[in-house]
Amino acid sequence: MQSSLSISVSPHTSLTVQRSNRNALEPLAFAPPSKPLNLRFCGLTREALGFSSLRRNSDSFRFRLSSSARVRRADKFFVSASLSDNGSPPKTFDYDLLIVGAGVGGHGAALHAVEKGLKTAIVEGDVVGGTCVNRGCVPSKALLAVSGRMRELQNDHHLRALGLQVSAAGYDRQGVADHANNLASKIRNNLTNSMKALGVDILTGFGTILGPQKVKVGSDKVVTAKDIIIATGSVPFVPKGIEVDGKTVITSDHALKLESVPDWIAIVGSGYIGLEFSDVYTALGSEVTFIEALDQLMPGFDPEIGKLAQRVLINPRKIDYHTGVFATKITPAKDGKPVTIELIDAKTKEPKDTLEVDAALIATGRAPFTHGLGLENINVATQRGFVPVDERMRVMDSNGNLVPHLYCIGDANGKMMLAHAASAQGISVVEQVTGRDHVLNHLSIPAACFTHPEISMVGLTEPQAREKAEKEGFEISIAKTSFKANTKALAENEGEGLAKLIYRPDNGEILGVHIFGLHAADLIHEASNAIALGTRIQDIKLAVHAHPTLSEVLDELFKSAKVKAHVSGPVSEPIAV
Ligand SMILES: Cc1cc2nc3c(=O)[nH]c(=O)nc-3n(C[C@H](O)[C@H](O)[C@H](O)COP(=O)(O)OP(=O)(O)OC[C@H]3O[C@@H](n4cnc5c(N)ncnc54)[C@H](O)[C@@H]3O)c2cc1C
Ligand SMILES: NC(=O)c1ccc[n+]([C@@H]2O[C@H](COP(=O)([O-])OP(=O)(O)OC[C@H]3O[C@@H](n4cnc5c(N)ncnc54)[C@H](O)[C@@H]3O)[C@@H](O)[C@H]2O)c1
Repeated sequence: MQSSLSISVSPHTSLTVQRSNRNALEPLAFAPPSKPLNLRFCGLTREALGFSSLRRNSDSFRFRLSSSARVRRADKFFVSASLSDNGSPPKTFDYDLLIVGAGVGGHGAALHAVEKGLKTAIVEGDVVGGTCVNRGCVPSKALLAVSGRMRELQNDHHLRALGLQVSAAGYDRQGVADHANNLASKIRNNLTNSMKALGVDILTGFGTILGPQKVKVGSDKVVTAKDIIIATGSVPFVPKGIEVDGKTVITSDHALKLESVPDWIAIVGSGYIGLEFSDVYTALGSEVTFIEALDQLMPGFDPEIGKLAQRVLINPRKIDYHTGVFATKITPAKDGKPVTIELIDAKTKEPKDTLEVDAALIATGRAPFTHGLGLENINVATQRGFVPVDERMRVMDSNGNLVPHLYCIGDANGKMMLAHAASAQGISVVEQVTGRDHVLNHLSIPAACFTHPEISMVGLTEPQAREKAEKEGFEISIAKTSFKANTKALAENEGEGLAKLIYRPDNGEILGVHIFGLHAADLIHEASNAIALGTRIQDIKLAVHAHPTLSEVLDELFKSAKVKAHVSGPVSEPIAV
């Protein structure tokens, strides 16, 4: 229904829509206040126009205008209103918990919900497993497993040191691609079967939130649930001006299929995806050119670890780079012409260079996938596409109020775009809806980059720790150990590596741990568990590690820290054996 209504705007503060004709918008607009209305102004939602705080009385609506509101005194709007039962919360529910999105976040939440006795359903609009299983962690680690072996087999110096002789190593591109694809299928089946076996209902179709505790699945099925978790994940972010053709200008979605191994590939962005793919491509014979907007490669890592990573993972390989530049325009290869990349200086915005390469991989981050989710039906406005949540993953509406019974986990909330973070957030939400308050400590969540060797980290980087220490008035200390002093690493002829601990010398609190070296991704968990459990260095340094293992790198690290406090944890009674 559409009607022109008179509008008065008191500049910068409020806007009133006055009913000029008693029939206008009847019976929709002046329904009882318990019936929520969907109002649109010339087709736009009030959130999009910057109107908030709807107040209704019998003849008018009143909105508060935010500072960004796009409205002037003389503006005329066609106002349409719709009213449905969608807005009122149902009294009984089909499920205790409904999860929208069956990626790793949704899967983790579903399994924990069933364990807690909740009747659970999960909605998936594409394939179970989401990004991680189908287009992320899983196939990329399959490719990295190949690149690790290729590197080793091609490293004559390393092999000779071990007394090995291997004739020339080669690979079959399709065979490598099949390995990645087969692994993704296998894990996808495992995930699906684990949910089916536990009694999670898998509902196939795109999920749209219709109103409180109510979701439409596909075109017509409506499902109600006491609690709802949004777990809709993310998609590759491609900056404006970059044309992706899926063949010569690609994102990770395409690269993981390994349809070709270009002779020369530019990788735009030197974060996780860029770095991992540089490891794969160079092992398979490509030359790589990094294009990074910030002043250094791998800007997200602790700077000292970043420098070491550059010395080992970049400089000796067939990789060159341009830092401090944006790729503003990328045109795919066509009619025998190569891919062209226009670079501008990131600070001055002046044109800097034009590159011609065989292919370009765009690895400039990920964008939340929240489009079409129906958030406007519950008065939630996304922030750059991300769903706003508090520290308990509870969704907040446009007025900053919590939306009852609605949570968002994983890449869609943008807190930490990692598979295990999504899953941990899901478990945390289930704990809350089953009556146990739980706040996930994101500083205890580890991250790893699966290059050869690997990089891993948990907690703060050194600059972040220094900033916090200055603000809060405490001191920090740094301890380091080298893989060169570790027997197992030397036995493997893999002594290149460093572990770094950032801590408080006054009380032994672990602020951050960063590792570069063989199996760094596995080694980080002793540190992340210690942070999660609040274990202090003076306690953990008494723990015993098997010899000879790589885990002794961390043992040495904790032992080398100089903490002023004495043993602070409970000491268990020795067991008589
Ligand atoms: C190349 C690459 C490598 C990666 N490697 C790692 C790694 O090694 N380790 C790591 O921790 N992380 C890694 N990540 C990141 C990781 O994949 C993500 O953090 C993780 O997948 C996020 O999980 P999620 O459940 O939030 O979302 P997703 O996995 O994206 O799942 C969301 C699901 O929701 C579905 N969906 C979306 N909207 C709707 C809707 N309205 N209705 C129904 N269904 C919907 C989608 O189809 C999808 O299946 C990698 C990412 C990439 C791209
Ligand atoms: N091993 C893992 O855990 C793993 C692996 C892959 C991806 N991921 C996740 O996937 C997400 C996406 O990864 P990613 O590597 O795409 O993002 P990222 O945020 O890690 O890195 C993106 C990089 O691109 C640069 N950049 C952005 N726009 C640019 C432009 N126009 N020109 C040049 N440089 C530009 C940024 O400065 C940044 O260094 C990450 O958040 C990560 O958590 C994790």
